[in-house]
Amino acid sequence: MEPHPSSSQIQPPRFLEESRITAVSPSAYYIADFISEEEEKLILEKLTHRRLQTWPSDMVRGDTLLGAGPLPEWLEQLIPRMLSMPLSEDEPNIFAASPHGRPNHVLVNEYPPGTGIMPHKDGSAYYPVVCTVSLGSTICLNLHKSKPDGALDPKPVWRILQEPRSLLITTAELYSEYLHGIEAIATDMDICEATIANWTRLRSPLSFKDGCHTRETRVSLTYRDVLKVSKLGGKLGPVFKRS
Ligand SMILES: O=C(O)CCC(=O)C(=O)O
Ligand SMILES: [Fe+2]
Repeated sequence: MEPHPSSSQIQPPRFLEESRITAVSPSAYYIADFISEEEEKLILEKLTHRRLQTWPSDMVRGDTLLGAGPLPEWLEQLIPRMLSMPLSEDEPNIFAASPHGRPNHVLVNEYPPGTGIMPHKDGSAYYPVVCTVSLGSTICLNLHKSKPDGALDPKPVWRILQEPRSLLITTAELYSEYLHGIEAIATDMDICEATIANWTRLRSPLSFKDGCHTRETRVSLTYRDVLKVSKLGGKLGPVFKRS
């Protein structure tokens, strides 16, 4: 057996429930080997170090997708896999109840060591299911609660470690009630069973046995369903922004 599954050996869980992060409520799922090393390499080759990209296009007025143009094949190919995992007997997949029945938008973010993203909520433009595929490096995602006065509680409620090639799915109140962020640091510290919510679902918990992880550049693909799609546009190519 190879240390990592090849593309033909990638097998998403039969039911998503098997991948639930039980320490996090209400609902988050973590699949360590969602894509193969081969697929990871191919996708990274398609991305030429633009920090932020949106596919198939940017949004207008902050919440509307211009035409539901097709996604490029290298992003599209992962969608059937995301939709192949029934949540339960009566819920065929995580996007079954979303307006378009599938993600229609992918945000690509690049995080060189030392960079992160401030704690935030994703807002009302999307259906509240977020599928994040991580490439290139492990990184720690922090989930925060707002304090009663609305201020951010800087101490995260949960920390989720995202290994390369993993899929993290967050849903429901995790989307609406909590903030998520990534610290702008080069080394994630204090990584252990007691502090990492998805510890038992990690591919390689042993690789973090000294409690720290020095980051390399991590790229994330965030798949979501944008609720509003305008009929205009659609023929536009991807829009690139400098961040
Ligand atoms: O890269 C990630 O895992 C998070 C990205 C994110 O939260 C966002 O773009 O809204
Ligand atoms: Fe976000």
